[in-house]
Amino acid sequence: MCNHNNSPASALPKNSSARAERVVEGGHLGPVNAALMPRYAGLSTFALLPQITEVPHADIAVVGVPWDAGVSYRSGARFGPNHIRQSSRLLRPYNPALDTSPFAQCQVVDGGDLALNPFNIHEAVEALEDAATEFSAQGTKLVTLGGDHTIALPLLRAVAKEHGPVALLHFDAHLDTWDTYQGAEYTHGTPFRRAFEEGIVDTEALCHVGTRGPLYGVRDLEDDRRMGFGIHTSRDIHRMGIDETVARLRERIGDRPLYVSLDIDVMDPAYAPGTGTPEAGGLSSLVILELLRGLDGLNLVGADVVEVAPAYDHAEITGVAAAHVAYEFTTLMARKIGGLA
Ligand SMILES: N=C(N)NCCCC(=O)O
Ligand SMILES: [Zn+2]
Ligand SMILES: [Zn+2]
Repeated sequence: MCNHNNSPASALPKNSSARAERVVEGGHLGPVNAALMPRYAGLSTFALLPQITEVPHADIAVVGVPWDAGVSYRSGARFGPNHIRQSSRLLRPYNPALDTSPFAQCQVVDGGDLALNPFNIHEAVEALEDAATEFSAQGTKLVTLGGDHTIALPLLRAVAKEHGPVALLHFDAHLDTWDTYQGAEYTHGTPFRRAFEEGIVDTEALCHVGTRGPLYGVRDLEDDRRMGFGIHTSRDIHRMGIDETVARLRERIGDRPLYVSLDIDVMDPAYAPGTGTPEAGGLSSLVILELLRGLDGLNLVGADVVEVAPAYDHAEITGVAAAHVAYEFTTLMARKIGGLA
């Protein structure tokens, strides 16, 4: 016989989701309490957080964009959001690296998926811009789980509507400032050229982090420089170290509104095999997480982690890495909202 009082995990149909006993800290509804409920049970939400419909207001929403119609090589990032959610069940509510309980500082939720048309890229890009704009109108900051890198463009458009041209830190193996692929302007290799052309990024404060691998030609770098991007390549960071890299990034960004876009392929394929365009010679998950923590106190207005393609993943290696990236993003935002940074 099971004792219902002491067994919150029991499968009572009566109130199964109501029995998902949640951590409540700082007056905010937090994740399912893994000390009381098996964390592998139930619906996958990011970090076992409540869904947006369970709270009156969300300060930060982690939203999925299951869409990958913009890829130039392996597809499958449309399955990224749910893979990251499933891989995020082990995240705990206190982040010792920044001495913060992000979900206690403000209301963080899983905002569900923004389902976009896979057959019409222009329509999808517009719909995402509209959806992201609605969140910002409600005072909700987004941490977006991709999806391929195309989605960074409409997300940037939405933050620029609120803040004007934003500083951009772009963590990626790739520049993603190419012009077109097969004549297409909206692809995962072109979002930041479009953003530059549209004037929605602050050309005084643009930087790629972790780039590497062969290019089409030296012109790629010349074009990129002309758009105002600085570059800390994977090799630079390996030689320079984390602290010096962080210092240079912070100097470039200052107190500008900052958007961080992180393509999971910035990590070496050993740390993130589940992605569509892998490049050897990348940074470890530790180095990337440390660089992100180094952004503490900056004015982070939006962030994404993109290009997780679970069909190429193993043992949730990539999913776990992406979940931790998103967790650091929520921590950075929550510290700012909660007045800790
Ligand atoms: N993974 C991203 N975002 N971009 C890769 C584009 C590489 C290429 O096909 O040239
Ligand atoms: Zn990339
Ligand atoms: Zn990319």
